Amino acid sequence: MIDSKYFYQQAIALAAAGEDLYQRGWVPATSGNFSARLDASSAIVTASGKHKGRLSPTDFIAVDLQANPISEGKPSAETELHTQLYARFPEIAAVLHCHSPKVTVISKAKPNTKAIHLEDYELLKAFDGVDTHATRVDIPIFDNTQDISALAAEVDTYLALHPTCPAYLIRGHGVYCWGKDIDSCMRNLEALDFLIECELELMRLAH
Ligand SMILES: CSCCC(=O)C(=O)COP(=O)(O)O
Ligand SMILES: [Zn+2]
Repeated sequence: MIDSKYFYQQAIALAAAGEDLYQRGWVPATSGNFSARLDASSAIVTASGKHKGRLSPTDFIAVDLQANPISEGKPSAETELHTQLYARFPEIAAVLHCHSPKVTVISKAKPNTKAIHLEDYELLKAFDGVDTHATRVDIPIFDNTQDISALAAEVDTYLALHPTCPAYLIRGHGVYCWGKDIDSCMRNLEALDFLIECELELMRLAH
């Protein structure tokens, strides 16, 4: 049974996040998708093909954690990439996927690289569970594919071995980021964008 009041509250909060992300230029041209957990076995996710900066509560679909819709409408084509995170990490309650320019550029700038190593940055402490700059956080990069189930399986294998990973990139596509609630997820995403900007600047200076 779907708690329609909670559905509505979470949809409003995700729509506000979408407006913010669109203003930043991180979800251009209907790209990106967002979700929030409803309970232990369901979540809401954006409907496929919507403009993510102008969402209303009717642009969200409830899905189970196997990515099957349990309310009317067509959920995001990438729903499985959201539900797999809720299934793997019971403590998370929000997932944001963006096509931000910096993450897209860095994923293509290093074509044979499987992960970005973020090390010795104070802002690493923005990620849940990190309490010192003197650490390394790896952000894996998966090759893009239109086979979302295959990608979900690849991501799941990685996350089983790296449970503290806060986000991943899809090459030439974008970023998936998660958190214990929508605000935490936004903070993680903002921190990641800053850290990737630093890495891109370091790459420029090295040339
Ligand atoms: C026009 S962006 C191509 C699809 C995509 O990568 C995306 O994030 C949006 O897909 P959705 O089905 O969630 O609208
Ligand atoms: Zn996408």
